[in-house]
Amino acid sequence: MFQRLRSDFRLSIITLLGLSGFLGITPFAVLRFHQGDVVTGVVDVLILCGVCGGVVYAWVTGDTRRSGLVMAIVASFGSVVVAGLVGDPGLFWLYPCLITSFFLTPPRVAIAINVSAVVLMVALGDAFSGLEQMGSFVSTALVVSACAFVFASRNEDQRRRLEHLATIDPLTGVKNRRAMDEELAIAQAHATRTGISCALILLDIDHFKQINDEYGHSVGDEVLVDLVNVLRKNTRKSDQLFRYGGEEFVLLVPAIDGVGLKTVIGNLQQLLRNHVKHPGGSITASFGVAELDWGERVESWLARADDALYQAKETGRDRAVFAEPRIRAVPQSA
Ligand SMILES: Nc1nc2c(ncn2[C@@H]2O[C@H](COP(=O)(O)OP(=O)(O)OP(=O)(O)O)[C@@H](O)[C@H]2O)c(=O)[nH]1
Repeated sequence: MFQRLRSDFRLSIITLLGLSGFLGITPFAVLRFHQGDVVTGVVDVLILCGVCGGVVYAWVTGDTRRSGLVMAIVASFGSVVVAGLVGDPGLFWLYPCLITSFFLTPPRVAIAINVSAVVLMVALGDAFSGLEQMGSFVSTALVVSACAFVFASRNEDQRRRLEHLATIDPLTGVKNRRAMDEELAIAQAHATRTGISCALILLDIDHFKQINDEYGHSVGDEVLVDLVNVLRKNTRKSDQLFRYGGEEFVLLVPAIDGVGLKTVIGNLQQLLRNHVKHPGGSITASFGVAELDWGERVESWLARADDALYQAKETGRDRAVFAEPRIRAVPQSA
């Protein structure tokens, strides 16, 4: 549980806000019933149900976007209804909701929810003691929302940039090894769920050091960029390419069998020869290929592809070696 909270930022925010909402609202719900204000008490209980339901939904399904949206809508519009019922003490509740919308939903959605809540509050009118109070409320609520929007948008932008820096190889623009680890885990989980396997093609340029030594590092860089362009143009959209290390790349190919893999590799060898050039000629590469076995862990899958690549290098390069399957445990339902 703590591991999930640590690794999923949105889930931890939803849990924290859900808990704060529960602790903040429950005493008032009890108070309303105690005072005989059943209607407001029921509204408080409905808000509590929406907030707690959102947290439970996020934990069970992992869908933090939908649960965040539901929680933001329930909290904001619930506060408007409460303010309409209890008058100006209820106005204060909308401010934390205006802020938390930005934690629970993307900035544009949050601003739409906030503006709608403020408009609804004004349209109902019951919460205000006079025009001046209404004007003050609208101004302050919009200022709070605007500040939170700027802050959340900057945050979102920085998060995207950091994610890009952390997952994209700056030279070639393909995903790096870190991103690959995540994608392989997703592919493995998908294969386990559906019974549809996938394959890893580990590709390593032959004698790349020689290219660097003879023509310079920048020529080596150009070769890597050309290789990636050729691979990107000539593989399916569903295939994913990663830079595994210096001159080593991984192609993750979903739903393919041995015959398909042989065709793919034959095409790639041809493409490298014809389209990835350096002053001394064209490049060749060695390939280690491994189909994911049923129930196999990612580490073992990668290790088999790595061993196959090693054999391809050892037995002369410019060739593909297919990894032996492990002892298969056939899926019961497939
Ligand atoms: N230009 C360039 N070279 C790189 C980059 N990353 C790694 N290298 C070089 O890639 C070379 C890899 O050399 P080796 O591991 O000996 O492999 P190789 O020469 O291709 O030999 P085999 O793989 O056995 O065929 C080294 O010279 C690294 O410096 C890079 O981003 N740009």
